[in-house]
Amino acid sequence: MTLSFRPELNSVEQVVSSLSTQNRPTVTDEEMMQAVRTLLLGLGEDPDREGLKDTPKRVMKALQFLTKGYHESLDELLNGAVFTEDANEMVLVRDIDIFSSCEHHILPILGRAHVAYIPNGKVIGLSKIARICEMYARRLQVQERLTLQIADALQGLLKPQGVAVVVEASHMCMVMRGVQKPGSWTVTSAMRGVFAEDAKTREEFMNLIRHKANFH
Ligand SMILES: Nc1nc2c(ncn2[C@@H]2O[C@H](COP(=O)(O)OP(=O)(O)OP(=O)(O)O)[C@@H](O)[C@H]2O)c(=O)[nH]1
Ligand SMILES: [Zn+2]
Repeated sequence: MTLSFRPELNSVEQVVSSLSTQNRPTVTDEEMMQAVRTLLLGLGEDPDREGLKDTPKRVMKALQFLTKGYHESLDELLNGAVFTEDANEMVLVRDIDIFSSCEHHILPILGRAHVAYIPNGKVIGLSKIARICEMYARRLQVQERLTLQIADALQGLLKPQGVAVVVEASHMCMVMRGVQKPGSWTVTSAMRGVFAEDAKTREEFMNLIRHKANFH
């Protein structure tokens, strides 16, 4: 029998939103571990040898951790940390580590995100910006969607004057296999509001993410 994931869900957004805590897929841990065991057999390995005995469980746990963002929500991670503040200058959190997984190969996407916004009466707890990146990164992703989701989340939560997100990342599916280009990295951006409309504001952001911090 082929287990399929809810065929009525036909867009990525529908699938992802269906994976909320109330709506977990009905595949058991046992079935997931069996699938990893089958993979090991297919690779010509002996899943019963000592070193591999617990590997199906470890792989399942690792994958569950790497995709835990499906079961998190903006509401929970925010914990109310949006404050009324009369600030209207750019806020930038730079160099946020990204550990994501590509949806094509389930291999790591490693990089960092730079996230800025210009408030419009509301500010967000700084750590929450990194938590938003983390929630979307801990899913099966393409870098473009990850970038847009971070920008749209901030836009929706704060209705700021603008949001800018740049993600720079290296894809292990392009490094360790396939085209095998270890030095390559991909830059994606999403600009909203004044960052999209005003070249000077966008330029200020780009300059701020380029210079090296001198306390490192
Ligand atoms: N746009 C985009 N593409 C991605 C991302 N991660 C992986 N890919 C690409 O997805 C594509 C999948 O192409 P396929 O030809 O179906 O898969 P493949 O045979 O494994 O491709 P190769 O990697 O070229 O060997 C590849 O070009 C990957 O580089 C991402 O975040 N964004
Ligand atoms: Zn890939």
